[in-house]
Amino acid sequence: MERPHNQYIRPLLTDLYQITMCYAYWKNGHHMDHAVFDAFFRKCPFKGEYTVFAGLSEVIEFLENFRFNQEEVNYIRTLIPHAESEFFDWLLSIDASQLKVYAIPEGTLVFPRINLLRIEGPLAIAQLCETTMLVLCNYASLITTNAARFRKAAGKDKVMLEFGLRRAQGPDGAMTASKYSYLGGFDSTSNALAGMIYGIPVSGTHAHSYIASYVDYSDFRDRLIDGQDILQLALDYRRESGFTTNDGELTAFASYAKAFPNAFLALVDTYDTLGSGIPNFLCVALALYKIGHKPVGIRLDSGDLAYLSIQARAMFKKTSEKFNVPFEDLKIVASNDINETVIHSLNDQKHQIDVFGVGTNLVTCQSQPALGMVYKLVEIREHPRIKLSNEKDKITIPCKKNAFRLFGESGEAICDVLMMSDEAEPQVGTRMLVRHPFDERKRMFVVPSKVEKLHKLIWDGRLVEKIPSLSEGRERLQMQIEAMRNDITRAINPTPYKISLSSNLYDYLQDLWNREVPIQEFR
Ligand SMILES: Nc1ncnc2c1ncn2[C@@H]1O[C@H](COP(=O)(O)OP(=O)(O)OP(=O)(O)O)[C@@H](O)[C@H]1O
Ligand SMILES: O=P(O)(O)OC[C@H]1O[C@H](OP(=O)(O)OP(=O)(O)O)[C@H](O)[C@@H]1O
Ligand SMILES: O=C(O)c1cccnc1
Ligand SMILES: [Mg+2]
Repeated sequence: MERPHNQYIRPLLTDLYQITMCYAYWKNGHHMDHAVFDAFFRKCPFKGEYTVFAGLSEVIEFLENFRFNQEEVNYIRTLIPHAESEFFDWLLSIDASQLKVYAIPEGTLVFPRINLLRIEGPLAIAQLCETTMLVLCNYASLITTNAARFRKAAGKDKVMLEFGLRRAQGPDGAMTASKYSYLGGFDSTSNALAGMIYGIPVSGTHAHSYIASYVDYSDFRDRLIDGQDILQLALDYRRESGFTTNDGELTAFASYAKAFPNAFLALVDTYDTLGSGIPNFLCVALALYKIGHKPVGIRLDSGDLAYLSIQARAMFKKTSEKFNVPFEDLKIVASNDINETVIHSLNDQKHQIDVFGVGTNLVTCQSQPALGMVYKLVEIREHPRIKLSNEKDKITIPCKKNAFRLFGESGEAICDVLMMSDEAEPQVGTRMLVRHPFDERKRMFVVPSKVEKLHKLIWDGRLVEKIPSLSEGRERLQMQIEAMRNDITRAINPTPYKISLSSNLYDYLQDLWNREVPIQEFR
């Protein structure tokens, strides 16, 4: 599928300070100096110990379209009117053809401090990528991680529907949410535009307004499905079963069944879920089945979802037995403010839900609305750079680095290790010393049974690597989550995954730290 072009993905989608720094680099003759930047985050979201990297397809779109047009340059001129006019000529001339980008594939489980992107090239151009690349990867990775957590909570046999469009953070947030919820493991979206543009499955049910739009039987005139009166048949079943239900609701269900005889799924909580909605659904379902179509199921959208799903399943079973129809496995969809904790709680209550519809808490990432991915200079003119901080977590790891995932005999990942780019790569079967980045007492020997190089050169002035499709990334992610130790991926108090440095990089970091921090003198 051709990649869609989002009109916002362009170099002017940046903070002013990137442009002012760019001018200062240019003014001082440093704009073409060779620089290396890393994009990484410091803490996993949702009190978790894993994150899923995403946003790469937009990063590529950004690089492919990295050019300022005349209108944009004219506008920038109004922001820094004192700048020399040759600077604006230079801005008009630049593109991403001198950049190299190394990236971890989209849909990979990633951990704090591992550089997800390594950007190399002229200082001013690589600097100009900071904000745009971060905005493209931060929310995409956050929502993918959130979706993966919802999927893990529900279990792989459940169907997960993303319903977030109406509650998302603007149209752009909604499109990103739909796309990356799918990468994270959702099965479909209700967002029709996302379906068309990203080629992801679209599905849905109906709303309360449809039910409320039918007042009584007279609102449903042409009642025949395959020549049989669906409403009359449903009324016959209602009489036989002794139900007293809402007439408008029964009529609405019957009319919906006429429109979708092979996809009849009813929203049952408009008036009284157990007293009217489910009985009405069963009457129309029996009528439809008699005509020759298999009904699909119900949606619960309020109340105690565990209790109601268990009751609904029991009513399906009873109807199956009484009328000798295969209704036991009809689908139960649940929605209404579902979050990860609610899913875990529903699991504890042995719910009977087959399908979760999740909107607000998925797309707004309610329990943590931002991922703190950052973009830091790690090398300039071949000099490694460090950014120090009182908080150890905020210290950047210098040098142009490669990252490797080391696996043990059991097939599980042991740790990720960052190494200087000119070091020999870890070898299968060869013992290597790895160190905690900042705690000198924490070190270990690893003899890897498998070594995975995490970065790929994806951009070398142009796209040089085939980027996996969303579905490929989605499958790969689920395989990785299954293969990862459960103590790392569990929801409550997970264990941190080990991130380490090669011995050489560790020593270099300490050395640079000592060199860069002046020793204070006290008298
Ligand atoms: N059995 C359950 N265990 C834990 N949480 C549940 C259970 N059933 C529903 N929930 C959650 O409890 C919350 C119920 O919210 P609320 O009380 O606003 O809904 P409601 O009154 O049933 O529905 P509405 O206000 O939409 O008519 C939702 O977040 C829902 O997902
Ligand atoms: O609850 P969410 O996870 O966001 O899922 C999407 C919600 O959107 C719809 O509600 P609607 O907008 O019709 O309002 P409602 O809450 O009154 O049903 C739907 O019925 C769900 O309840
Ligand atoms: O299709 C649905 O049931 C749906 C779609 C969007 C929001 N809530 C529900
Ligand atoms: Mg609701």
